[in-house]
Amino acid sequence: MSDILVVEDETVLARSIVAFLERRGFPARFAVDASSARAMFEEQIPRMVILDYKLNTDDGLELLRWMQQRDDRVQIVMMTGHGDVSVAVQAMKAGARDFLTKPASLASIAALASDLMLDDMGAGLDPVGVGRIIGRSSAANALRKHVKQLATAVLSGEPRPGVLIVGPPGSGKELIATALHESTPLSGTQVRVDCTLLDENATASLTEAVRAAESGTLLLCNVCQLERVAQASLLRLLDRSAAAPALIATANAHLSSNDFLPDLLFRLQVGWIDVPALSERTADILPIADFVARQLARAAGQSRPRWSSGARAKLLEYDWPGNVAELVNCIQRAMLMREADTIEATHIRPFSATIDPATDPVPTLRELELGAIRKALAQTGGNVSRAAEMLGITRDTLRYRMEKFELQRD
Ligand SMILES: Nc1ncnc2c1ncn2[C@@H]1O[C@H](COP(=O)(O)OP(=O)(O)OP(=O)(O)O)[C@@H](O)[C@H]1O
Repeated sequence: MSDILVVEDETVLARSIVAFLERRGFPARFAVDASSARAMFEEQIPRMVILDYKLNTDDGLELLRWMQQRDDRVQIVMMTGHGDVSVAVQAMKAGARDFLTKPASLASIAALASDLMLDDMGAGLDPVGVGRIIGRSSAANALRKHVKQLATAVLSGEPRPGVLIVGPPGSGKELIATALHESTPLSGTQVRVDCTLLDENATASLTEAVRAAESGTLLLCNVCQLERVAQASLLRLLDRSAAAPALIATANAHLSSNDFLPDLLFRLQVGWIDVPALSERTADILPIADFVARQLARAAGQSRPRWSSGARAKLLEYDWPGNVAELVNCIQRAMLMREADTIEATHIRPFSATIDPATDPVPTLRELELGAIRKALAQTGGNVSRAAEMLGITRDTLRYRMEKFELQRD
């Protein structure tokens, strides 16, 4: 097995993908239709195939199934139309390893190629700066770009204005705040304050935090919860500090001038980042899931986990109302549930679809018995003898129980 096969009917695009991959050290070839792709595949089995879903008159999914049958070790990446999640799901079910949405940037194709081809356990598992923002969606690319710009243009300016990061719960706001801090040239550290936890000693807590964050960044999580008195204290502390930290704040919604002192609001909202929900960046689901699973495997001294095609499809089909936090939690559970190296579809149980054994109501014995009798009668079309046989009791016992529960034969 060797190299990458690109199957793309637009010759110019195919050529530029191949040239780009080769410049990054991945030998690559291309085919512009299914029959030449089949011939090239037979001639030399590639390690990876980048396959366009729409190939003139040929069907990309059919070609994918054909390749999978020939050799299921080949890592196939399907290129689908923008927002076409159902095709991505079908491709996963047919055995694709991942997908890219068109138009895919050459950089994202190369990033995917290195993820899949460089299988070396542990590589890239401790990212810093914008590398922390895992994902191949255009939203993830835009976030990384925006973070880099704000880190130099805004946060490190003088006097130091702030950046507000807004997004739904669990979408990665705090992770982005850390990436932002690490991307600045500031010499100080990042100090985190959770505004929901500030009590009557808020001023003392803020005094300590501002001092510790001097020449660095002060991260105010859930800034909407910052009381007016604490806001005034914070402004005073910043004004008096010789090397005031830059402010980064996170919130689930944009700030209202009714709740904030204008001076703090202006200071905070110089730069801002909107973090989309995970359901709006489906292309990030598999890379984040794989990253988290690999990190957990490394911590437990295990080998790199594999994903069944059913598990990948299930991850893509779910809409993740709890965003990345819910995805991370689901992967942690999947890693505990799996028996071998592979994560199967049955191990993917998002929190909202999971029954908590601690609170799951226990049925009474009467409910269980009644349910079993009803089921047996339904499956036998009301035939008491056969239902009794199914239940492992005599016909007379079943009759007696049916009377007790006032059940009719049909
Ligand atoms: N792009 C990403 N790549 C990898 N991991 C991510 C990404 N985004 C978020 N995470 C992980 O998801 C989890 C939740 O992220 P984070 O705490 O930053 O979300 P949040 O929006 O600040 O949540 P909350 O609103 O509850 O404070 C963390 O474990 C974080 O490491």
